[in-house]
Amino acid sequence: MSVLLLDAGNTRVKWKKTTSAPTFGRCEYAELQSLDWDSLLDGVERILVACVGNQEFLRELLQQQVAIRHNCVLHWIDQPLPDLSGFEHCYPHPERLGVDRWLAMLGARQHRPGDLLVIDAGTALTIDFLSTANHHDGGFIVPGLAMTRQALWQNTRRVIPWQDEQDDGLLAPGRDTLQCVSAGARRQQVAFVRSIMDDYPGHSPFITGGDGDWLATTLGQPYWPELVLDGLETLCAGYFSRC
Ligand SMILES: Nc1ncnc2c1ncn2[C@@H]1O[C@H](COP(=O)(O)OP(=O)(O)OP(=O)(O)O)[C@@H](O)[C@H]1O
Ligand SMILES: CC(C)(CO)[C@@H](O)C(=O)NCCC(=O)O
Ligand SMILES: [K+]
Repeated sequence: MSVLLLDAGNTRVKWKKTTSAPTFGRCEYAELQSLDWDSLLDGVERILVACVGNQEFLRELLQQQVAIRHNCVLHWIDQPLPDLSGFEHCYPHPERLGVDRWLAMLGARQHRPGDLLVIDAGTALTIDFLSTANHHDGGFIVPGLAMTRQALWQNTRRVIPWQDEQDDGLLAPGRDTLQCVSAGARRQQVAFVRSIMDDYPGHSPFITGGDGDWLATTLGQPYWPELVLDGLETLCAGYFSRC
């Protein structure tokens, strides 16, 4: 049996098809319609979607695909399970915790025991603390890289993404508006994550997300490209048995 796992974030959709040779992909929401669904769903008996956005469009599209196929079931989760055995929530309202944060913690746990710092550099940058005993010990949410820049473009009159300026992708002080904003946003992200790593040296960092590759390289850490999908895969057996 093969399963199609989808991680529907606020910016993009990522997927993994679990076969003996798993395949991965990612796209913008606007590109979903033109995907080759026939080959993507070939041999797939279950589709499992974790969604943090209000992605009615994706849901409708998948429901249409499932309706025209026999033996293919759609499972949609938009909040953490409150009572997954072996995981202890700290939110008084666990359903308010982003399902991507929860899954990234489950995914990281697959790779390593001990105290973990799960860092997802996506649309937002989130950091979550997972104890050795799988207790969620809280976390942080701050704007991601693109959103940080966007806040400046939108809320000031003269901070403008001039078309004739170029971002060098570095951390040095900027010499035009675009570089000042871009390098500033990068430094803010790096300094934020580093300060937490410094305060919790016993926690192993796991960095994932669209900006995670850059962040991990800058911090000299490994990059884990698919922690949310790893978490979905972990969940599969236990979750499906409840359906
Ligand atoms: N091709 C791309 N399209 C969009 N964002 C990109 C791209 N490449 C890198 N990024 C970066 O990835 C970040 C978005 O992360 P990601 O792709 O993980 O989105 P997401 O899964 O929607 O995020 P989240 O799960 O937090 O909602 C943006 O801040 C952006 O800077
Ligand atoms: C913080 C984001 C946007 C990160 O993708 C997501 O996990 C989310 O919408 N969370 C809900 C709020 C919370 O986690 O407390
Ligand atoms: K502006």
